[in-house]
Amino acid sequence: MEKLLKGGRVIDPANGRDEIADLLVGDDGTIKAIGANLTAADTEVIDCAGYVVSPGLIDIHVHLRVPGQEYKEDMATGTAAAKNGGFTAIACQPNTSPPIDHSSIVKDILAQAEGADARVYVVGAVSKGLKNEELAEMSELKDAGVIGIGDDAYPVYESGFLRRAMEYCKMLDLPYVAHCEDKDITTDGVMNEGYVSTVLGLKGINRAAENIGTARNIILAETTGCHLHVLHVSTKESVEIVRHAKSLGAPVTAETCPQYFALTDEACYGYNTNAKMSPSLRTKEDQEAIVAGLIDGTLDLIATDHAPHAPHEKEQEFARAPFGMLGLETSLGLVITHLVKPGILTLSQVIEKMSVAPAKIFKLPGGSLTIGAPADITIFDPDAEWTVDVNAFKSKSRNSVLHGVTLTGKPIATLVGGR
Ligand SMILES: NC(=O)N[C@@H](CC(=O)O)C(=O)O
Ligand SMILES: [Zn+2]
Ligand SMILES: [Zn+2]
Repeated sequence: MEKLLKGGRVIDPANGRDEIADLLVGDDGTIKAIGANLTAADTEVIDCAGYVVSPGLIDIHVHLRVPGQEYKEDMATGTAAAKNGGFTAIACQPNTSPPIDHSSIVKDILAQAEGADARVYVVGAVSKGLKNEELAEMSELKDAGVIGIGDDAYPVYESGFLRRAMEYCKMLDLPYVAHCEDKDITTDGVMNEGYVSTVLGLKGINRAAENIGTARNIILAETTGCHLHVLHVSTKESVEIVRHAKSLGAPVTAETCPQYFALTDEACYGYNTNAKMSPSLRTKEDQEAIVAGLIDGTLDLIATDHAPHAPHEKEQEFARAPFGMLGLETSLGLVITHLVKPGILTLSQVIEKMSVAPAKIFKLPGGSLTIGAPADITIFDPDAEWTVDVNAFKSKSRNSVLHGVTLTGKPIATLVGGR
């Protein structure tokens, strides 16, 4: 049956549209028409008055934990969390168990994803076992369907190795998706090095770890001509390094995540392990720089770095707990609360950062409401206030510092291929 999305605010930055309109989804799951007072026989009518109708949100940084860590998240719960957060597509990162270092694993994930609540794309691992000793068979990974090659959570240390990896990526026309961190600076630090780490008596990670990683990786992107995508930018210096590199024409794109403009390292007070993540939550000055980077386009997109961990892992002393926080089900609310409500970004700019840019940068379908395109659509209420309840999450895990926090902006529904 056709679906008629009635009377919503249709915002489609890719086609320059922002107006109250109806949107008709055809039987074949594509967008059939957008306009005023559309009617159709035998149609399911969905009242969208007061809601935004947007191209489906795309999150290119998700830890789906498939394969091997399904006690944290699995295909069903991860894509259900995506849907509940307003995402119609996600890309999963390769630090699974085993890592996504072989075409057979890519094929298995894509097979599992058939019929799931969201489209799933895969980022392949740069090296066998993510040990960064032997390159993975990137060409085979590409044939199996990966959208990029990366090293999330296990940043390549040897610059010569990374240079070779980037040369292959360049040849294969795949972006290199980098966790930028010099682990020789990090050592066994557990949070941002600064006032709060001193008060808490926790071992700090100096911001130089991220900044060196960002600068080094950009230099190698310039050297090889490989497209570098910088994951989870969290420091003011990294924003500045990316900005400078872009001004010189370097082949670099960059993302940040809502936690880096919505939270600071003060969230670690009380030894709250849900505030332990990599990179670390930083300071107010960093938050301001991240926001400035989003405004001027230095930061192309917003991803979540959804990193589920089981309660028994997070309920340990701070130094022992794993790094990572959930993101899929709070992302849109954080973005609207912290960027749209204060007038920093318009809804159209948000859709640009959460749908248009990820589609464009990773050459994915979606990112627009073009007639004839698959109906991947997110419907959300930009004004609804709601209180985060981690027990209501569709994710299998509960590790969010946002429990009990009131947010503005709530996903209502997603359509994936009209379904
Ligand atoms: N972000 C995190 O703190 N953790 C991620 C790894 C990563 O993104 O580096 C994870 O896989 O748990
Ligand atoms: Zn990372
Ligand atoms: Zn990550």
